[in-house]
Amino acid sequence: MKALVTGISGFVGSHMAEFLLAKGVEVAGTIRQRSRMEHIAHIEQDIKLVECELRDPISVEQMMDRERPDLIFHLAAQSFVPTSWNSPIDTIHNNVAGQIHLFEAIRRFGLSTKVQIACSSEEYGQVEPNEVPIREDNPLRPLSPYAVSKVAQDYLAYQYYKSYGIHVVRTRTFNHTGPRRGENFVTSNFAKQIAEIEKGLRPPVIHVGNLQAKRDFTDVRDVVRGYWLALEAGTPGECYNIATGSCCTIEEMLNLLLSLSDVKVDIQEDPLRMRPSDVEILLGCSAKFHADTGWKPEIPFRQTMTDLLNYWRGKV
Ligand SMILES: C[C@H]1O[C@H](OP(=O)(O)OP(=O)(O)OC[C@H]2O[C@@H](n3cnc4c(=O)[nH]c(N)nc43)[C@H](O)[C@@H]2O)[C@@H](O)[C@@H](O)C1=O
Repeated sequence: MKALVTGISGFVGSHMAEFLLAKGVEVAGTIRQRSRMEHIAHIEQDIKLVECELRDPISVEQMMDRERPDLIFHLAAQSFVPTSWNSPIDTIHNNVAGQIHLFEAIRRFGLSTKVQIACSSEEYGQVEPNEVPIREDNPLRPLSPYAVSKVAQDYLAYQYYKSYGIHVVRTRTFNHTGPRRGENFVTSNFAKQIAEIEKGLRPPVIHVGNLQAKRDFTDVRDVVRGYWLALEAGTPGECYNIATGSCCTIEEMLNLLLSLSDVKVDIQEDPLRMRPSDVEILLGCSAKFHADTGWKPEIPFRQTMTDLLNYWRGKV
């Protein structure tokens, strides 16, 4: 069994590769020339790295002709919401074109590859108070170009399943974090600031954005197990929420991180960290995914945040 992980050098990609290796699966992964390799340096000997620009149909076609994987975990994406406001077309192009090129290559070579598509809770966007916990049949009201790009990925996957019978499973993952999370994302950003304050590398002031947003955080290691189960037991064409079913405000998440440290800090709001429109609450119901695959989260949030803080303590 051979799996291809797009974006293997990224946060989720690196955890996905570790999970697959532990299962004894042959792992290949796409990287770009400018990809940073630090997250996969420890497994580089065990995986096959393939240089591939997903925006380029020729590059994707050549790669797929050579690799012909049984499974694809399509994780490569521009995934930071604020970046999508700065360069909307870049996010749309990157996230949508790459996926179309993969699907077209599967069609061209007549492959029976099973494909997991990393969709997002951001697709739900504006959620009304009576709509939580959010189920898969909730209306999609995306609030950022990133969210729109994920809606497009989601529906393109559905369409390629319906039109051509490609085995796709769409996972709508709610926020996820853990070691190696990029420092722009809120959990990592705050953990890194705390680790730097602990080492005296910065004054004891934590810079924050909107602390009132509510998010449902799953550990990345639970998420990649979910992606595997999605292809093992998920129904082709379906979409599934991956979430814990409980949420906290960003302020509560910050307080949890601070409770894991001895530092005393001031909190300072940074206007640059505010968004043109922020999704107020993302709290997911993953009953459908549990019913079809047996998945449920195993790692408690406190453990995830402890591991994340320790990750940054080891880096700064
Ligand atoms: C499911 C979804 O999950 C992620 O998207 P995100 O929710 O935008 O993630 P984030 O960590 O950037 O923000 C979470 C919340 O935290 C608030 N917030 C407060 N203060 C800061 C702050 O200082 N930095 C950041 N980044 N956010 C802050 C911010 O306004 C927002 O309400 C991606 O994986 C995405 O790819 C994805 O699909």
